[in-house]
Amino acid sequence: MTSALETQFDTLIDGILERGYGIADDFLTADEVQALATRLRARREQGQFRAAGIGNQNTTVEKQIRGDEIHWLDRAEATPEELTFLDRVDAFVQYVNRTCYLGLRDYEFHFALYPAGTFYKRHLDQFRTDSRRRLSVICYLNTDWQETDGGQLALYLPAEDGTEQTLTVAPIGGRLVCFESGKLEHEVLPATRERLSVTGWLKN
Ligand SMILES: O=C(O)CCC(=O)C(=O)O
Ligand SMILES: [Fe+2]
Repeated sequence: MTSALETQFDTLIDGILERGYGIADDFLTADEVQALATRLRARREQGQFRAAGIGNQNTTVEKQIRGDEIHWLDRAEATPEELTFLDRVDAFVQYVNRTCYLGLRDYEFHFALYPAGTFYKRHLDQFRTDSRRRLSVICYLNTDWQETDGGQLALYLPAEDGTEQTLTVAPIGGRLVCFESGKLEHEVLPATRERLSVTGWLKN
């Protein structure tokens, strides 16, 4: 029997195969969004966030390229709401491996907070020196997000005739976006309010 979760996983996988990206609008419930957003804020208040870097080791902080602050999740010290999220990711990884033979073996996730006005310029998530990132996964933790708040994820989709289409996706709480890390260039547009997410990579 197909569960609701598997239907959602199928939607994501079909989207990636057919269009290059998948979107699931209720990957998290409103309560789960609230709980994770509260955890994110608590960890930030405890001083656990760092300015995100660029490049392979994430060491170069370059605010003209990306202005978010991040905290890497660690199963060993995860809270129950973080574990619930990681377990769902785990189920997705297993489902992808059963259906798509991508051979995913590992994943890494971080909380991200973009202060108002910050952005992440157009980029690809795969590094030349590390091609183990296969799928990029972003799950938004914003309650009551309005179109006028900005902060969309812009996806640059190559068309068959060599042109490019830009699709913008609002960072609505509970929504999950997934795409192939080595293929799809994308960008985070500035928002007028704080923008929260949990972002990660499913890897070989
Ligand atoms: O938050 C988003 O919408 C995308 C984040 C992103 O591109 C990244 O962290 O590499
Ligand atoms: Fe990215």
